[in-house]
Amino acid sequence: MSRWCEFDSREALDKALAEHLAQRLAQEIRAQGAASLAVSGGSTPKGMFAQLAAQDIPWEQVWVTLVDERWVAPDDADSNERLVRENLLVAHAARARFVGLKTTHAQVSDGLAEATARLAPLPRPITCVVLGMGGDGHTASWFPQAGNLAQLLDPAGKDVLGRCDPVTAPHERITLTLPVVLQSREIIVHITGADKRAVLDEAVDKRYPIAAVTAQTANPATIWWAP
Ligand SMILES: O=C1O[C@H](COP(=O)(O)O)[C@@H](O)[C@H](O)[C@H]1O
Repeated sequence: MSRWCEFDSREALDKALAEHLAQRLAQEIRAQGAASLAVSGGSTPKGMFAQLAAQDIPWEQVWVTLVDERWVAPDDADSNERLVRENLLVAHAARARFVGLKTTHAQVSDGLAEATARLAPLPRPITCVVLGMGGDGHTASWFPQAGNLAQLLDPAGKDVLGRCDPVTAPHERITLTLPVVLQSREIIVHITGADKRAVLDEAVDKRYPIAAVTAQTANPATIWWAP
């Protein structure tokens, strides 16, 4: 089951999580010569990204990618790549190697092979995967209403990436699959607010996709939370 790391404020959470990630990445670089980090988009990680970008570690040895991406142009306001470029890949972290998931293909299904090939040089298992969660219990781009949810969440699946039509949210998505997340060295769920805590508390009963991570015991996740 998951372990909780709770903080009094979002600022304290952002700082502590950024310091933790920097330590883990630096430790992996010392041990393996390189490290990898998969981050989520949305609104939650912005403050943490600023704190992480200010950490002085050997970023040249760090590969950064996305847990999921909305199928919009990389300069679109809804692009997770844009969020990461503007908030994480700055200051010290500007030296990191970034792998975006959006290709020039019109549809995700046509871009999956290219995006998967882009990820090939990333050190695997991924050193740290930082997941977010929506109020509907989705994490990564594993949306409750997606027609192919079982395929994305198949622990024995062989695909690194999959497509998702969220149905209840805009934009077609590309997303890491559950096995890739579960194979990572460390899984972090980064959420804020009482509402999201309540969603997580009932995730198993309501069969929300986040439960595929928080209820499994093979590679227990840590939930980093502040009100
Ligand atoms: O659409 C997405 O939403 C989730 C949650 O975002 P938030 O705004 O509630 O923090 C995010 O984890 C995911 O990466 C993103 O594509």
